[in-house]
Amino acid sequence: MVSGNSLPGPIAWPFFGNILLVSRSKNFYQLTKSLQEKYGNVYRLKLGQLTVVCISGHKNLSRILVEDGENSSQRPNWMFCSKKVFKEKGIVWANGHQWKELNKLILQSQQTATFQQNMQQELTQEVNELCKCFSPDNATDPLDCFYDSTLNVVSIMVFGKRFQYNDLELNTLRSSIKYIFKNGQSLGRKETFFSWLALFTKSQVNEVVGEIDKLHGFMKQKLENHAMENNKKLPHDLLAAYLNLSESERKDRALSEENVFQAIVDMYIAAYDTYTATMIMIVFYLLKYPDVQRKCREEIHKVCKGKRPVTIDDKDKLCYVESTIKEVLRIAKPVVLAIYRTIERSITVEGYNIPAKSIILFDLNDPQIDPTLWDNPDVFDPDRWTNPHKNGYIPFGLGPRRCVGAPTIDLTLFLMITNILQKFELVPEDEKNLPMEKEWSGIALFPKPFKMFMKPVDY
Ligand code: HEM
Repeated sequence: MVSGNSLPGPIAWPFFGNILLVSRSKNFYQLTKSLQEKYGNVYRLKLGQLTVVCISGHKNLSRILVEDGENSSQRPNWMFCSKKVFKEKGIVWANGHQWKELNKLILQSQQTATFQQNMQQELTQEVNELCKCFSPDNATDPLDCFYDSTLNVVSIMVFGKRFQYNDLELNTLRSSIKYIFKNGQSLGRKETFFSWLALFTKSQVNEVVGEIDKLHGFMKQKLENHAMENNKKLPHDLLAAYLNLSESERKDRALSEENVFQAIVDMYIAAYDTYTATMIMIVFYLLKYPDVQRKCREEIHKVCKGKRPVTIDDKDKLCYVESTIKEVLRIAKPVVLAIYRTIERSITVEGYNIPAKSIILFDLNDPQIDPTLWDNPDVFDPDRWTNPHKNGYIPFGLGPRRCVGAPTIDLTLFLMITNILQKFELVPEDEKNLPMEKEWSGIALFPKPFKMFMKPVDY
């Protein structure tokens, strides 16, 4: 058996390790793919003081993330941002009891019928407002509007309401989340790799912490407003579900206000690029494949007769739209890497020993394009979903630490895309300029910038 120290990987230079290799590559995910080709499904990257183990392969992922899920569901919460920026609060960097309780609360809050009804009602409004950002005559870059829309999707989940795009509260939220997103990510901060740098960057870090504190104040206000309005019988968002907990449940430190507020900040951060990239990617494929777009719209018009908005009850009837969304999530891989994980006990993968406490990066995309699991995996083909696929489709991750927003995202993507397509034809500004190459944002893959028109359709 080969031990963790002797994992294969690119030559690591003294002091820097592979930092230069990583910082020179424009697309980190592409780099991990080329390293996988060279070194196999298990290799290491040395990033300054940090060693990251990269693992790919459907069988490896199933075994480690599902069969050994308890062991591999930990986050390395000693990393710089977890300790100094997020101060071990919230869900993303939590482990053990704190993670379990927050995960349960967030998942349960999405399971009520009132949550779904409210989501549907607010999203109908959201789609109407989003479509006003576009015009039939002037081509618009969808990116900024879609980022705002993502903030609203999370706002509906946590506060039960969307914001108007010019609302001052949305402005606060937008600027703080953007700032934290840019300056509070482990991979983006050099202190993650060279801890001594923290001696020189204290004031920058304090600014990020200040933005987080500002958001906690915002959440506190929202919670107080909710406590006055809350109808206990019909909780339709996360804050209402929190208020509905018994007093003894809320005395548990895992569910302290600070932890819940930070979990909400985590949800905004976790959704910011992932949800926006997914929406943009679906729109991009609908522009690239106008026949698919047309077939989706025909199905919607057939089921809803073009008159009433598409609702949750139509989900089972709009199979082609559902298949199209799934196929984009499979092939276009907006979110390809899991958030850093660690393991409590050492594991053996393909003959290599990975010691306990290693920092591990799992490649979630590999199984989605694995030729042993999919026929012609590189072909965009919504029709492949007429036969259900169980294995290999993991856009939200795998095992206990799977995306906690997944149950709702499925629904929101469906409601947003169908209600847009029902009323508008999406037309690219330049159909010849829709390249398939993707851009790496640091978290997700986006299509290259494009502009589009939305032309009203008559039923
Ligand atoms: C289509 C959009 C999205 C995709 C593709 C996506 C995907 C993912 C993935 C792959 C992970 C990492 C899981 C792991 O470590 O294995 C994750 C984690 C997470 N996602 Fe999402 N996500 C999306 C949207 C959202 C939204 C809208 C929310 C807001 C509720 C959200 C909240 C989270 C949180 C809080 C985590 C961390 C969970 C934990 O540590 O237990 N995500 N997501």
